[in-house]
Amino acid sequence: MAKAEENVYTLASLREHLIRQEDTIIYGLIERAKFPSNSNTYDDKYAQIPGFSGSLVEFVVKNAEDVQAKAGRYTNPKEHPFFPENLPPSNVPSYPFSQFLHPGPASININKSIWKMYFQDLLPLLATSGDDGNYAQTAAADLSLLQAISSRIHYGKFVAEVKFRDAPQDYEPLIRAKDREGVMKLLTFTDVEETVRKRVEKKATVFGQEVSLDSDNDGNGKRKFDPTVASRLYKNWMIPLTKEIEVEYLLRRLD
Ligand SMILES: O=C(O)C(=O)C[C@]1(C(=O)O)C=C[C@@H](O)C=C1
Repeated sequence: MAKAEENVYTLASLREHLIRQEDTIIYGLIERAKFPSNSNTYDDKYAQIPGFSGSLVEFVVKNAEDVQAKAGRYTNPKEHPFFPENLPPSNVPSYPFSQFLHPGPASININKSIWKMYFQDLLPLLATSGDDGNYAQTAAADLSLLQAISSRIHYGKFVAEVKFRDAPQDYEPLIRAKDREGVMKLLTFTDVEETVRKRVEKKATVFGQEVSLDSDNDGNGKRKFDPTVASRLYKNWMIPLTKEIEVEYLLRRLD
């Protein structure tokens, strides 16, 4: 099983997976945009949960990760917790996930940067100002979207490993020379990035439109969210952070 999975990792198959993840992320954006900003969700002073200090969103994410860790989520090398500190072990039988990644850089986790980007940069673009009291639902929408974004960005490790295996002779001298810029240049495909950005904006426009049985009205109604938020997310953060993961991974690929 593990072996068969390993055999299907090619740059083309990983890119197909990245394309499918776009759907999850765009739906996640739509789901979060359903709620207004609901700032109490993020206010450390609001929740006042006995035995817990922090915001409601932290409470929801930490507790969800705690349950999901026990249910085995983080035994999969594609999954990365936002709060890895003090997570309980899995309580379920282990599955032989493919050990495709190089052991050292396999542990890279940039969720702290993703968390910061999400709350400082993305959320103000996505959520309209207002308060409808649905703080728990808002935090649940944040959790799914954060997990989808994190999964896509950390997928960069698999992309980097495939790129390395396809051309070790090109990567090895740059890695040995710790040439960060050289590695970045070698792994970059500007035409692919351009295609990703354009497709994401198109998908966001299509998925975000109201659908009616009168086909003349499709696309003319109000939108569920601003589709340029999705393309800006990809251009400004998703692609740059995926590339950051790829560079960090490759620089430690020979350790
Ligand atoms: O498709 C790749 O080669 C990737 O590494 C993914 C990705 C992206 O984030 O979409 C990142 C870097 C490349 O320049 C192109 C696209």
